[in-house]
Amino acid sequence: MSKRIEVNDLNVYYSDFLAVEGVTITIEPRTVTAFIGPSGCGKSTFLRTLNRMHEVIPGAHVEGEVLIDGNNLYAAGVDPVMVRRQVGMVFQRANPFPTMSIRDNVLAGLKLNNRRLSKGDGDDLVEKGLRGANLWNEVKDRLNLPGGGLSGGQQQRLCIARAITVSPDVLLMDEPCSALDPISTLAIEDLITELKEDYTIVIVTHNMQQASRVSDKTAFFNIAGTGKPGKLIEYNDTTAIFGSPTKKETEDYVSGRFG
Ligand SMILES: Nc1ncnc2c1ncn2[C@@H]1O[C@H](COP(=O)(O)OP(=O)(O)OP(=O)(O)O)[C@@H](O)[C@H]1O
Repeated sequence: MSKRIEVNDLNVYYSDFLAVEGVTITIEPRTVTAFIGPSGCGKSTFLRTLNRMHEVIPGAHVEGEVLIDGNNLYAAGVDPVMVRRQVGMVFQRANPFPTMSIRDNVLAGLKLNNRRLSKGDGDDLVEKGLRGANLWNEVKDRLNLPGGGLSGGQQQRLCIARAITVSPDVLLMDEPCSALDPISTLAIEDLITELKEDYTIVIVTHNMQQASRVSDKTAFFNIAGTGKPGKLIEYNDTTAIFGSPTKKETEDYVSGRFG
């Protein structure tokens, strides 16, 4: 399941615009890594290169390598759809299919992958996914009601259930709590800590307390000015990034002296 991500000298473009330059980073299995940095430094852009979502935008492309357990996602002949199965993604705004039942939402990723399921297998997967996302007890009596009827925090956990039901190796999360209240945020943070037993997790967050609560490693990205590419400035244990960063830029950012 959980796999190592190794990125070598990655440049990320939107057409001619170099948005992120020269990222080299290794992310170990069964860890949570937080990406932090000011708005526009390319955290989300870089995150989306880890499952080939970036290239969905016309003109968007990369140079360099992203290896998952040694296999380059960008090698010739690799199917991006298979990559996205292996590397799941949870977005800032929960995006369940609102009129689809809770049950079918959990299975939606599998069905997109053309898996045919018996009713019994489907029931087992739904329970497993919802338990994995800490949502089972809250929804087990209303599995056939629409996903859109859940609270924001429940919808986000439903999206996590959908993401883990396809058995990915890596889970990418782009500000998964930014639309949530503090209680729902803590529920997701607890869940992230549990999920790291099974997955390699990368989370983009603007909330530095959240980064220090949930992550083992933190990567600080920065940008020298408008129109310049974002760069990875420092990557280390989260305690070191927040307690004793080696670069002044990092220290200024984590201590709030940025800008
Ligand atoms: N679809 C796009 N087309 C062209 N440029 C884009 C696109 N999306 C993002 N960019 C540019 O790429 C750069 C990095 O943006 P990105 O959203 O990755 O930064 P971020 O660090 O995640 O920011 P935030 O914290 O505000 O979400 C910015 O200059 C942004 O304007």
